[in-house]
Parts: sequence; structure tokens; C-alpha cells
Amino acid sequence: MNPMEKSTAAQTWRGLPAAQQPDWPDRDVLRRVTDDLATAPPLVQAAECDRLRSRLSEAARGEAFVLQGGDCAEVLGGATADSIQGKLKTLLQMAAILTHGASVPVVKIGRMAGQYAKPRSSPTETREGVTLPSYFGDAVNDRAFTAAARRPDPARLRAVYDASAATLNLVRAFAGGGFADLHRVHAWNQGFLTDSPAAGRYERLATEIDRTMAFMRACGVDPRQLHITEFFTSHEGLLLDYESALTREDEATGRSYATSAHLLWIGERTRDPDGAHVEYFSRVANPVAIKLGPSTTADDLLAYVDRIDPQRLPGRLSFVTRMGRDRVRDVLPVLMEKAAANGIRACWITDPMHGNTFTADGGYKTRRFDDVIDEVKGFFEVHKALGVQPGGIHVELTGEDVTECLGGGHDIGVGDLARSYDSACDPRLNHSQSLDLAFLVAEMLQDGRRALHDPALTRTRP
Ligand SMILES: O=C[C@H](O)[C@H](O)COP(=O)(O)O
Ligand SMILES: C=C(OP(=O)(O)O)C(=O)O
Ligand SMILES: [Mn+2]
Repeated sequence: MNPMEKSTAAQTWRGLPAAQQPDWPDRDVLRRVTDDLATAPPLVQAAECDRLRSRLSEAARGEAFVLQGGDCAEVLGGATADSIQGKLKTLLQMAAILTHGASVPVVKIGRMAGQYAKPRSSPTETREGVTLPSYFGDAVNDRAFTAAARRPDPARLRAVYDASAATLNLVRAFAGGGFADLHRVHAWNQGFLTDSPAAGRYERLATEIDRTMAFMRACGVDPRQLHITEFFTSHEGLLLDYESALTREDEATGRSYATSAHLLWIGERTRDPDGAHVEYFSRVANPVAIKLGPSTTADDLLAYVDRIDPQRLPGRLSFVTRMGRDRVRDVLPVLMEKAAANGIRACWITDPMHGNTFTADGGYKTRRFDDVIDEVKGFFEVHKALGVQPGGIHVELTGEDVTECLGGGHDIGVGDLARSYDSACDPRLNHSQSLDLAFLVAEMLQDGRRALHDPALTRTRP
């Protein structure tokens, strides 16, 4: 039987306003592709999604910290072993820095194995007098600026599923097959530039971790416990035809799950509380995140909870705030206070990138590393004032030595952007900027935890 027929959850969004959906030129081809996907094996299992929900509830309570990161837009030709391994190693290094610095377990979530669809500010792009549809991610069209490349092609959805499966296969092999073993903490630094201050600092930290593990072994702790790590996948749940086709009912519980990734998020441009995206995600049992930009109101927040998490299930709903460095300190407290006043214990995660994008001379979309840090600082300050622990950080990054964001250890300038700008959409932190960020966040976490455990500095929780 076609699994889609079993899951009404996958269908109730139809007929509601669905923002940012492609104008597929041939609906019959779309139908053939989604019917095919509806019989394809699920990429993730319900139990894994439930486990992530439980980890997110720990982060919401301040007992863990989320690290979510990867490309702005994965590209089909980019699912190579080197590129996937580079991102994984970067995330593992950042997680080691955060865990070591803040003595808190890190929940590792890739923006990987499915992050192929992009919402855009404008449906069209004009270059030298020629106007074509914008690039909406490899799930929809191709970024080359020709009419043929920009034509939406539903066959891409199957290619995205296949690339996601291949990526996830490698991720699972790395996470469970010894590569993520904490004993390899030095090896994760291999293959990257070693001349940055962050790389040197990382080497010293890795040596310290090695020493700690030797100590633990001497104390009789079983080193096999450090052999495997948990790693989850996530992407923006943008293309509802794709997500619906991959929705499956869990036989054990009868609940429906989006099986394209463990966690899906609703983007800033598709978070209309009465829209199709919120409706779809209200019907699946995965942990769900919502991006909140500076225009988010306290009423929006309550509507999301009513629609998506009426039972207030711990870990079900996370808020990824992307306010911009100059708005976070004003907008976030209003939302968090409203949440607290209504007994809402969501996991609050900062995305310090999407509110800080601008176009530099030369036409490159970029972000300043210092702005990114400032938004994280603002996010931490707001939490400190409210007496709660931040839930995590969400960033666009790559293991490659790209020059897409300004500043950081190598002090990338506007003139450097052209040298190695490879992103299909938004500018990503490169490897050394990612480690720089992790060290700074580890320090902020450490300070925050110290303050929270210091009775003289602790306010009553709102
Ligand atoms: O990644 C996010 C969005 O797709 C992106 O920020 C939108 O960018 P645009 O304003 O160039 O369309
Ligand atoms: C589109 C994105 O973000 P936002 O919805 O916050 O703009 C993104 O994360 O790439
Ligand atoms: Mn982006």
C-alpha cells in the first residue's frame, strides 16, 4: 500500500496558504516523483526522533547544549566524502571545545542530509537586464544563471532523497564506526589549516582531553563508552510535497513522522501561524523548531505553542532566534518573558547569522564575524538577566577554507571575499572561524553557568 494513503497527517496542509512553494511546470511529473518517494524507505526512524526530542528537553532545562550547523544550502554534487567529513570533523571539534569548556553535554545536529531547499526574498533575480527565477536550492532548480537551469524540475526531489540517503549513510558510519571516538580528538584537526590561533588552541585542548581520558582509563572507566557519538540531522521543512511524500506512520504508536530528518524547522518566511507549514508540522511527531525573526510577536509565540505543542511535550518545540545583533537585546526578552509567564519551557537556540547578512562591495552576500559574536553575546545576556541557561547555537558553516564571512582569526577582509566564495546561498563560517566561535561560546557558557550557580548573582527564575 502507498504509505502516504495511511497518513492523513501528510495532507491536511493542502488548501492552506503555502509560502515559498515552487511553481512546478509539470504537475504530472511532480505526482510521479512524489508517488515514488512515498514508497521509498524512511531515512530516519521514529525512535531516533524521539531520542532527539528527549535531548532537546535536556537542553531546554539547561542540562545540555545544542550545536546545530552545516551549509546554508547543500548542493547535489557536493555530497562527497571529503566535504561531509570536513563538516563532521568541524562539528565534532566544536562540540569538544564546548563540552570541555562548559562541562555540558553537546547535542550534535547537522544542517545536513536534506538541506537542499531555499526560501528567497525575491522570486526573481536580475543580472545585466536579464530576469530569471531565483535559485531556490538544488531541490528545485540549478544556480547557473540560465533559463534552463532556473526552471524548477521535480525530478530533483528524487535526487535530493538519494543524496540525503548517501550523506546520512556516511554520517551514521562516522558516528558509530569509531571516527567520532573521543580518542581521535587530535585526528579531527588533520587536513585543516594549522596556522590560525584557533587551530593552535584546539591542539592544546585536544592534548588536555587526551590526558583526561588517560586518567579516566587509569581510574577504570570503560573507554568503549567514548567510542560512539549521537549525531542527528536537520533541515528546513520547506517543500511540503517532498515532506508529505516522506511522512510515515509509526506502526508501534500510530503517530506520523517526517522521515526525511530527525529535526525539521519552519523558516522565518514560512512561519505564518495559519499557514500550511505550521499545519503540516502540527501533524508530525518529530521535534520541530521555528525560526523567529525580529518581527515575531508574543502572540505569534503563543499561537505556535497552541498549534504545534498543545500538550507541552518537553523537547517538542524549539525556537531558533535570528534577530540581528541590534535587535536581539530588545525583542528576545519580550518573547522569553511571555513564554515563561505561560509556563512554556521551549529550547531557545540562537542563529546569529541570518539577522546579520549584508551585501558587500563587489556584490557578495556576507556577515561580519564580530556581528555574529555580538548577537550570541546578546542572546546570552538576555538569558542571564532572566536566570536561564541558553539552549544552543545554530550556524552556517563548512569545513572548507572559504572566504565568505568577514573577520575571524585570519581577519578576512572585503577584498578576500572573491578568493574562495563557494556558497550556493548564504555565507558560511569557515573552519577556523567555526573554532573561534566555539571557543568564544564555551567561555560565555562557562561564565553563565558560574553566574547561575552563584547564589549572590542568581535571580528567581521567571
Ligand atoms: O538561507 C536563507 C535564505 O534563503 C536566504 O537568507 C535568503 O536570501 P536572499 O535574501 O538572498 O533571498
Ligand atoms: C533560510 C534560513 O533562515 P531564515 O528562515 O531564518 O531566514 C536558513 O536557515 O538558511
Ligand atoms: Mn541561510
